[in-house]
Amino acid sequence: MRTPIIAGNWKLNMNPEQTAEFVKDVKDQLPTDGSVEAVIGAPAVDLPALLENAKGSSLKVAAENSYFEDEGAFTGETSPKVLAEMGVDYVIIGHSERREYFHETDEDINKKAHAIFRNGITPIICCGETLETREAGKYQEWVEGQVTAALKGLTADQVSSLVIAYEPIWAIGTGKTASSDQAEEVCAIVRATVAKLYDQTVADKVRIQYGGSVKPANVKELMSKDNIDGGLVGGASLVPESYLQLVNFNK
Ligand SMILES: O=C[C@H](O)COP(=O)(O)O
Repeated sequence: MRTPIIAGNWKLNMNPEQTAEFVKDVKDQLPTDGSVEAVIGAPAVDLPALLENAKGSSLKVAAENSYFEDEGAFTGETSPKVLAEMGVDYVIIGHSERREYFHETDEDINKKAHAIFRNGITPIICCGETLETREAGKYQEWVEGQVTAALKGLTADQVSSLVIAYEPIWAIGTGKTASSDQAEEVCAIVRATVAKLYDQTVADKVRIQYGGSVKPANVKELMSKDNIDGGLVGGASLVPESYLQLVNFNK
């Protein structure tokens, strides 16, 4: 009942020309039967090229970040209102790179989630623990805490429609994938947290992605797990062939 969602996260890679080329390469080979939702998250400067070239295809577009105010004196920020006007479908928030390098707090992420919904877009909210937290055996409560903070004040309908990405930081860009059992264990904790905060109906609707060295070789195994509804993919989403294999994992 939950439509799988595979989202690329290009991070600070690709320019508008490369973006246009990429979309031209993949647009006719994306799933069209509604069995998988294919998304690309791109830097803000690439979004016009992504949106323009994705027209007429099933590709959905994500921004990699947005601010929690719609407008005003906030030099360098990206307005969720303008993203909505442009036709962006999703905004990735709370990525571990934003938390670590740009000092984003749980409170910022929660404010961003509210701002994104206020503008009619859907957030993809990231969570995940460091290696240190995992080795200390504290990852369950860590992730539960991040999810609880990010969802504060959101309605049941909003939470039913959003996406949560579990990305263990030790598996990002390291080639070290969490085993499918490790990924499933934490995705199940995320779902149980939503059930505790809302109810089982909401928890059954929320889509949960795993992210961290997802690639064509491991996507099927990960996607076979009960609580994993998709992937948030960095490196392997930058090459058209591998992106296509990921979004067509069920073929
Ligand atoms: O958002 C995507 C993640 O940070 C994973 O990146 P990766 O697939 O390169 O490990």
